[in-house]
Amino acid sequence: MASVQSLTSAVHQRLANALSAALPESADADPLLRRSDRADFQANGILALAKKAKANPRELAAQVVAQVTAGDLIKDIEVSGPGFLNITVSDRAIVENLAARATDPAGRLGVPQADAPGTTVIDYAQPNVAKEMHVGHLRSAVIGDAVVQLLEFTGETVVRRHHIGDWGTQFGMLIQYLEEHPHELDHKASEVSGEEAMSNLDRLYKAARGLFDSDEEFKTRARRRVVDLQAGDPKTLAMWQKFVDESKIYFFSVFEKLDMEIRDPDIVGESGYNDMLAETCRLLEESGVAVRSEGALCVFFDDVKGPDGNPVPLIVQKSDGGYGYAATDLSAIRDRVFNLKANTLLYVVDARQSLHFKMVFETARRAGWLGEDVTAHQLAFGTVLGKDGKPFKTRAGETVKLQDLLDEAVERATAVVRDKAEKVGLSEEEITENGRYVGIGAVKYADLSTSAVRDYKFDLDQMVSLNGDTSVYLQYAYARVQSILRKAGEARPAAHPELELAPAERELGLQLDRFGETVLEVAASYEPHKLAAYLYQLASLLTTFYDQCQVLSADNPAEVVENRLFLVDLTARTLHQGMTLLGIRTPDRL
Ligand SMILES: NC(=[NH2+])NCCC[C@H](N)C(=O)O
Repeated sequence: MASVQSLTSAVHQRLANALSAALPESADADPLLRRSDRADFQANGILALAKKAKANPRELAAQVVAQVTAGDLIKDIEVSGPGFLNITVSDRAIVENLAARATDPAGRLGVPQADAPGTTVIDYAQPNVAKEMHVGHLRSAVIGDAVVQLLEFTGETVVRRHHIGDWGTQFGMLIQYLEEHPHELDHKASEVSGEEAMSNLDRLYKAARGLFDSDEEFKTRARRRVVDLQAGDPKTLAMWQKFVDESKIYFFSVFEKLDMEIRDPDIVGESGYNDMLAETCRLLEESGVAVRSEGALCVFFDDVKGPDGNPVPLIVQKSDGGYGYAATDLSAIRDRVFNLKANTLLYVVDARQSLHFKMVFETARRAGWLGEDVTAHQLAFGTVLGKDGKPFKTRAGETVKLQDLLDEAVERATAVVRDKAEKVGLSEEEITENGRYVGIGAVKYADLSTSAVRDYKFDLDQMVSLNGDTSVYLQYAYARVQSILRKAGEARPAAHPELELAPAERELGLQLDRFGETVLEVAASYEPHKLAAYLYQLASLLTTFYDQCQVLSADNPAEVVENRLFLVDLTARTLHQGMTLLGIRTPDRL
């Protein structure tokens, strides 16, 4: 195993052993080790244990101290206050630990895999066919992609599902219009750009809608078309496929702009479950989970009521026999659990759909499809707000086009990059590339650095700011290390555990030591914002380190230069790995 035991965990183990030696009757007691301002760590567990054992806490603490074998790991341990322990680890232990991370043969910086990895099916990045993507789709894609990277990094088997909205009665109108205007969408996928594809769809949608609302005969033909579609009429299906294909051209262009890999086979839209819908309903009805109510097949919940106090059911099948969103999601659960063999189902979907998922999951539980060994969670996210704190709209009150938004972010970022480009000696090509990485990184980081459930303000000025909790701050921290490494000439990074560390070096080292635990924690709790917070703190400690410690000073002995290069290099590698998990690039020169 290439994983490296963290100092926290090593100290914890030492203390737990000392504690059980001092107090054999509570052999598996937790010393409650925490980070501390006064020392590296503080153990808070003794007070409660002493109380339980009717012992004097300070005396018990002193006994624990006596049991801690002084050695390479712990430099200092002392009793403080009513019975806390302050613990300082040795400089040697810090550097040796970091050296083990740096030389991890698996290239994972010593980050362990999860204890019991399983299979997770994650539903994210799910726009709708023939419709413009909006900022909500952006959030799902960005958060989902980070969770995918994190889970895969910890050894989980991840199956991605893009549950696009590709079915429904609106297609009757679109298909009928296409039937009557056969030359529309008559091109190869390679002949149109994403933007052209979207504008084609938009034009068709508006034209079809216009006819549908004004022309009764067209309306009738469109309704008949829905029946043909549902019956699987091959010609109708072929026309429906054209809309799906045209939409995919557009989706892929947005995902590419987002610098995100979305794979075609992972796109299994609502239509992908059509064959399962009848069976899903039959199973629910036969087991009594769903009941007929006024012709519709419904599932009722004690705690879901409308404003009038009447129960609001989940409708699995409408009274006219049609299936809706819920039937599709319930079928998708069966597919994911029984065919894909998932242990965990994740849904990265807007918080406004929380009631839907609550009812769908509860229905699946009642049906026995979900249970102790298969669980489902919605990673609900909040709304994207404009600078004014209201839901994000253009000045004219329209929804903002995702493409325009991303283009603007890249434009702003390119200006920021260009400002410094001359000093760094960047070519025009590098400016363009970095502008993309900084702009897209800014958008992703702004989304990922606040807890997903919270609404956040989309503020481009703030997002590309060089100071503060932004991706570009982290990207500059990374690039600065690369520039130092280039300037170092002959001197190469090398760990020197025999050296005494300055306070800023220790702080940086201890933060690097926490990387593995942070990644595991963040992956287990699906909270990428905690990884962003970790990385921001790491970059801030790097800044403090530069202020207090010269790296390439001629006054430094060679070992000090090497050891400091080692520290900044490992910091950069950790930043790179962390940013990669968030889907953000770290250019070498910026
Ligand atoms: N399994 C699901 N229902 N996933 C979410 C789909 C999101 C839906 N297409 C929308 O745009 O709102």
